[in-house]
Amino acid sequence: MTEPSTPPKEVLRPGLLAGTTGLVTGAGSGIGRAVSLRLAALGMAVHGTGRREEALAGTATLAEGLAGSFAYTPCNVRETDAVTALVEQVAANGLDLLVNNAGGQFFAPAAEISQKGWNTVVDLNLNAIFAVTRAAYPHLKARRGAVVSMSLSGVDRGGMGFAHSIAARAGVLGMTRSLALEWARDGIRLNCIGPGTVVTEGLAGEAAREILDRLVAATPMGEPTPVEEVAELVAYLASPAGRLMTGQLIQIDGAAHLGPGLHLIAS
Ligand SMILES: CCCCCCC/C=C/C(=O)SCCNC(=O)CCNC(=O)[C@H](O)C(C)(C)COP(=O)(O)OP(=O)(O)OC[C@H]1O[C@@H](n2cnc3c(N)ncnc32)[C@H](O)[C@@H]1OP(=O)(O)O
Ligand SMILES: NC(=O)C1=CN([C@@H]2O[C@H](COP(=O)(O)OP(=O)(O)OC[C@H]3O[C@@H](n4cnc5c(N)ncnc54)[C@H](OP(=O)(O)O)[C@@H]3O)[C@@H](O)[C@H]2O)C=CC1
Repeated sequence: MTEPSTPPKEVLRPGLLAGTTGLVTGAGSGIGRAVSLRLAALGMAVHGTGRREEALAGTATLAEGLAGSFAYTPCNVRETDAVTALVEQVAANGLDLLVNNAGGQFFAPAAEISQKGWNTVVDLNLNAIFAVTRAAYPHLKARRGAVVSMSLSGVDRGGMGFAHSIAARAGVLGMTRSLALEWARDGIRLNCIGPGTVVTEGLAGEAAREILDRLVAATPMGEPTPVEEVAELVAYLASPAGRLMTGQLIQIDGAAHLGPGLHLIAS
């Protein structure tokens, strides 16, 4: 079954995030789009980024009429100077939330990953996250804000065919826990979310569909993670209810991290 068993529920109260500002990377599609729309629906002024302007414009169209707002600036997060300048621009009037969502990888056994392929995935999924988070630090400190970084279910146990991505995201988890300590007295909270299989355009195409079906079948609860449920969790972490949540990896995956996990792609 690749569809959720029940419609996703919105449980947070309207207006919860009114008066707050957030930056979401990878906001033009999939999880990043759903997160941006939910945050804006709860009243946040959201700024999104990603490389494709038309994808970001699509999110902006969907955000029309929501309680908050969605503005965007195209940017490649792997270009450190450009993305650092973007953080400065977006945060000029305050920043309450940073969502490090842009990411991705290709599936390949480690012996087939070139050095450039490794570096590309580590740049996208680790180095860019450090650059953006460091640039956001003074602004988050001023507002006692939060950082949520999108990770992977099972990141703490490894995954065949994902050595580059797991290494990068395990690095992000280590960074998250270290900064949760360093920045605790600044009131900044940092957490990682580990979604299970999420049906997004990143998993589109016939070959991906076959992998998707096998991943879902191997998920103990037998269903994928809806983007809306990831978005609700991000909003919770951004809200006062998440006040003491920091340094966590929260896996929203139907127990996928306890099942066969990513390994089965390699079999
Ligand atoms: C039970 C648990 C369930 C959890 C499920 C988790 C599943 C996760 C799903 C997702 O994350 S989907 C959402 C994200 N979307 C994607 O992952 C797709 C996006 N991927 C990419 O854009 C690329 O893979 C990229 C490498 C991250 C970036 O591509 P870019 O265009 O910037 O680089 P390239 O110039 O194309 O390549 C750079 C380098 O990498 C080598 N390479 C690329 N693909 C492969 C491959 N399939 N196999 C081996 N090597 C590859 C490429 O050859 C280049 O290196 P050189 O050849 O020049 O040495
Ligand atoms: N789908 C899944 O099953 C799972 C996904 N994840 C993770 O969740 C996150 C979102 O994935 P998902 O929504 O599924 O996938 P998508 O491919 O739909 O989203 C990835 C987003 O990242 C953006 N992005 C990629 N590279 C860059 C870059 N260099 N600079 C700026 N933006 C970039 C893309 O925008 P653009 O192309 O316009 O740059 C895109 O909007 C990723 O980190 C993914 O690995 C984690 C677990 C499971």
